[in-house]
Amino acid sequence: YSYESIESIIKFILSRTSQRPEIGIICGTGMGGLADILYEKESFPYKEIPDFPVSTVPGHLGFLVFGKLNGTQVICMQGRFHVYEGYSVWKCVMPIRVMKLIGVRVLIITNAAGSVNQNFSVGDIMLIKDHINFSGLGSNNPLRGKNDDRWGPRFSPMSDAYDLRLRQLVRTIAKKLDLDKYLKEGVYCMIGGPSYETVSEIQLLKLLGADAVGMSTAHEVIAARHCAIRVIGISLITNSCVMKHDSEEMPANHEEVMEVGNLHKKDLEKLVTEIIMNIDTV
Ligand SMILES: O=P(O)(O)O[C@@H]1C[C@H](O)[C@@H](CO)O1
Ligand code: HPA
Repeated sequence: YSYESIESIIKFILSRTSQRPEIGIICGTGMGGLADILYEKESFPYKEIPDFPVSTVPGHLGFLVFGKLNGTQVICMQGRFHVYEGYSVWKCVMPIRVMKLIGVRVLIITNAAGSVNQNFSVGDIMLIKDHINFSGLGSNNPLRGKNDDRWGPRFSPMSDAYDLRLRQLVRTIAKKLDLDKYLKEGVYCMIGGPSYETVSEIQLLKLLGADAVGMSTAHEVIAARHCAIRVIGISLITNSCVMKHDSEEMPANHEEVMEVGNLHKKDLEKLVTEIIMNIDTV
């Protein structure tokens, strides 16, 4: 997508809504309900937006939702794009550039993830402090190809990707909401999927310093930081990864991931609502 093609998508969308949100949300698997906390909603099915990819994964509805929360305008992706769906990585992140041109300054990226850190429990919320872009360390980076300086620089730093001040805000809010016992902080590792990891792969990721593993987010964060959007990353721990060979533990499965997402969506909704209400203060 050229800058101009994103501009024409923007024209299509903005001629159909008067809302101009500065805060974006990407809903992880089973977390589409986050859009339900908005009022004065205006929803655009992805399939009706010119040149937009469509969601193909259960637990990802496929709507771009505009709405308000306590007077603050928000745009929400109810459904994201994964590389394993067959989309190129640059295509997966195009909605982030759409959000940028709409005026988004802060993006709250959520995902479902398996825990690698054995101190984490299913239902915990992991505030992402850093990521390992396993599939991107080679050349599967969304910024690969000719750089358009209107988005950002050719070489984009990532050492401060997960905004320190926003993380402090999330910690404070979790405490206030009595969610701090579930709040963990750690490193998210993105793998390509769609197969889950072998036991040896999980052991490897643990050695590398990963606390949780999933199939999204890192490419989105790269695209967001490239165009100077500040990022909050939140993983819901939906399953514990099997760490030992010949174990009787239940293997990872998407049904469990969706179910746990659904079970804990209220905690996430409370957290995200409060974050949005306080975001201007940092
Ligand atoms: O979109 P997210 O990262 O929340 O979804 C995770 C990763 C896979 O898409 C799926 C596996 O169950 O859940
Ligand atoms: N591995 C990879 N992706 C995931 C997992 C997992 O265990 N759980 C949810 N998404």
